[in-house]
Amino acid sequence: MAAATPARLTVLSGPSGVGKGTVVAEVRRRHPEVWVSVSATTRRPRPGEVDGVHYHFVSAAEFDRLIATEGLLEWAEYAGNRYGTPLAPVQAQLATGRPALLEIELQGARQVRARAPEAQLVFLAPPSWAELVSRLAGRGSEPAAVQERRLAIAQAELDSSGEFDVVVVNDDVARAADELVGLLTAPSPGPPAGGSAHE
Ligand SMILES: Nc1nc2c(ncn2[C@@H]2O[C@H](COP(=O)(O)OP(=O)(O)O)[C@@H](O)[C@H]2O)c(=O)[nH]1
Ligand SMILES: Nc1ncnc2c1ncn2[C@@H]1O[C@H](COP(=O)(O)OP(=O)(O)O)[C@@H](O)[C@H]1O
Repeated sequence: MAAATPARLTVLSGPSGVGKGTVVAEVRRRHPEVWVSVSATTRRPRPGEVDGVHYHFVSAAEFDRLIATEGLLEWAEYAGNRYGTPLAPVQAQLATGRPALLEIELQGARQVRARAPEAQLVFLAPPSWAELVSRLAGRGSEPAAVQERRLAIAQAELDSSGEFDVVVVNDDVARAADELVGLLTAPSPGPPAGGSAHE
């Protein structure tokens, strides 16, 4: 692809309610310099969510336009809404030589793998199924029917963890955040001979 290998792109995935948002927020609290992509979504904002900070909240028509203009690195439909990663900001960040972090679901992680094989895929796993159920319910941000839908998807997502380069167990937020920071800044294992170029 590009002549010089850009800085590392890391994808964090994991089932709804496992604590992705919480762990990423902890990473940013400790390391404000860590760059995290802001996704576009057709989902409605939850109370307290700020447009342009948590997501770019867009209409279905605007999302269609982003797809049509190839403005998204990846996108997926999840539990009845669409979510996608704006491409240009990720390219701009990687061009600075600093890492970029995406927090996205499984179908999107697979698209990133296909499009950018050098990306590092990290799966955030719950300590147990019971703990996942209790975290999702405890967050209280979705009605029971939506929680059920997310848990059904979560089961399939847990089954996919073997596709990821690294599994981080979110037993403790601070510990998981530390592990993620280490992964973001760890040197890429490939390609051969120092990895300065793909040809
Ligand atoms: N493919 C893809 N998934 C995304 C993107 N942004 C967020 N997601 C995922 O969409 C799912 C639902 O997100 P959200 O509605 O915010 O719920 P929450 O993550 O459970 O708080 C989560 O698994 C997110 O990781 C994106 O840009 N692309
Ligand atoms: N390590 C942890 N231990 C206990 N509770 C956690 C932990 N990580 C996250 N939580 C809680 O679990 C719930 C879901 O976390 P959230 O970050 O919203 O998940 P996700 O972004 O993966 O959907 C929240 O109420 C959060 O406070």
